[in-house]
Amino acid sequence: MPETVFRTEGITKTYDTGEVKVHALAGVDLELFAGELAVLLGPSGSGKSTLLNILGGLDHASEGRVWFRDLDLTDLGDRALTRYRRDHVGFVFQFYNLVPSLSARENVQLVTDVAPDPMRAAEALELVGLGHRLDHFPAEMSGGEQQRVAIARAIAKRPEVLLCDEPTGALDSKTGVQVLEVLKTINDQFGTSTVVITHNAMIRKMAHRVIRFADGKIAGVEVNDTRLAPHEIDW
Ligand SMILES: Nc1ncnc2c1ncn2[C@@H]1O[C@H](COP(=O)(O)OP(=O)(O)OP(=O)(O)O)[C@@H](O)[C@H]1O
Repeated sequence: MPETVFRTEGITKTYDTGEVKVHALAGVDLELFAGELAVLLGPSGSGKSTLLNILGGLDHASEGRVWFRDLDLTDLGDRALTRYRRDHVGFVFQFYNLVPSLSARENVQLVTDVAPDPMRAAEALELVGLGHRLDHFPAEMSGGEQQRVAIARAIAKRPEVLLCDEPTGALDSKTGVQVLEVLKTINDQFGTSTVVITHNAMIRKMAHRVIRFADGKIAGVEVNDTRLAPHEIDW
């Protein structure tokens, strides 16, 4: 049996905006396994980002419980959640959130300077195919290159889990493939448990498992017996 990395039990999330209550998550029971690459697929507003933010310790569920391995995240306070994120979680977002005034290497060093057992910034950038761009600034790089710097920054601390929210959402298909290839390489090489949120149904083909979301609930889970590498996917 594979080890469980995340487990959720009956989590809900309700946003109370005053006039209306939005039920972003309506009871989610989910297990994610060590070393797997899971794709979270579903229409806009179905609750994918809300779930990812709760798994990553950026937010709390309204009800239900969430574990990262043996650590119960449910009632952790801000300091403990910050420590959890720092020690275990790498995030990749749709927009790369790089510091414009810092080079690629310096952006990655922001993380490696405070992590307990980081790789060198240059090593992380080589892993994402940017060993030749160490001293370039974000404005001198394409969207796909900037996203790869963001991935280097996320993995340089050797996190156990990598949570990616629409990592190719702002990219054309060619650069999107390069970014997905990098995520696959990291998952293969380091066994980093990886969750990728997407609207793009084709991306499901690279996953070990596909979790379909609809209306704040899991609508189905599929296991891919045969996976495709991103460059083999017909976009
Ligand atoms: N901070 C918030 N305040 C109020 N409502 C919110 C907030 N964040 C999310 N929502 C609502 O919760 C629901 C789920 O949003 P969520 O971002 O999780 O969906 P999603 O599946 O990730 O969508 P997308 O693919 O468009 O990012 C939506 O109806 C959204 O409008």
